Amino acid sequence: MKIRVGFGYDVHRLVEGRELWIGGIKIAHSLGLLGHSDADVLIHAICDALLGAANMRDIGYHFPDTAAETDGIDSKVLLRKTVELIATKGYSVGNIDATICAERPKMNPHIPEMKRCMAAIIGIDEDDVSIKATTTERLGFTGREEGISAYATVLIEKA
Ligand SMILES: Nc1ccn([C@@H]2O[C@H](COP(=O)(O)O)[C@@H](O)[C@H]2O)c(=O)n1
Ligand SMILES: C[C@@]1(CO)OP(=O)(O)OP(=O)(O)OC[C@H]1O
Repeated sequence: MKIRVGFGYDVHRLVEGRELWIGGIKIAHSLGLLGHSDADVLIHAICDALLGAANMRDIGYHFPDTAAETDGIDSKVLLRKTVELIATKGYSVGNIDATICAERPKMNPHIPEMKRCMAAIIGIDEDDVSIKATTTERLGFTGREEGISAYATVLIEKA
C-alpha cells in the first residue's frame, strides 16, 4: 500500500449579496463568499489537498476561474471531478482533516451535515472526514470578517 499526504489552503472574500456555501451546504448569513464558482472555501481547500497529495497541480490549474463552464459552478461538482482526477493515478481517499477560520457564523451546528455531504461525494465513511472551526480571535482579515479561510490535510492511498 502506497500512502501520500496533501495540504490545501484557500481564502474567499465576504461580501453582501452572495450566498454562503461551506462544505457543500448553504448557511444562512448576512454575507456570502465571492468567487467565480460558488466560492465554497472548504471544498476548494480539500480539492487542493487531494491534488497536492497526488502531485497533480491545483484546483485553478484544472478548473480555471476564466472558464465559462465553471462560472457559478457548485463546488461539489469540482470535488467529484477532483476525486476522479486522482483516481486516474490509482489513488483513493483515506481521510481528511480540515479547519474553517471564520469569526461568524458559528459552524458547529452545520458540521455534521458538511461531513455527511463530503463523505458521500468522496465515497468514504463520515468517520474519515473531520471538519473543525475556529475564530481568529478578531485578528486579521478573518477576524475583521473580511473573508473566510480554510485549511485541509488529506491522506490518499493506492494498493
Ligand atoms: N465560526 C466558528 C468559529 C468557532 N466555532 C467553535 O467555537 C469554538 C471556539 O472558537 P475559538 O476561536 O474561540 O477557539 C471552536 O473550537 C469551534 O468549536 C464555530 O463553531 N464556528
Ligand atoms: C473554483 C474556481 C473555478 O470556478 O474559481 P473560484 O471560485 O474563484 O475559486 P478559487 O479558490 O479562487 O480558485 C479555483 C478556481 O479556478
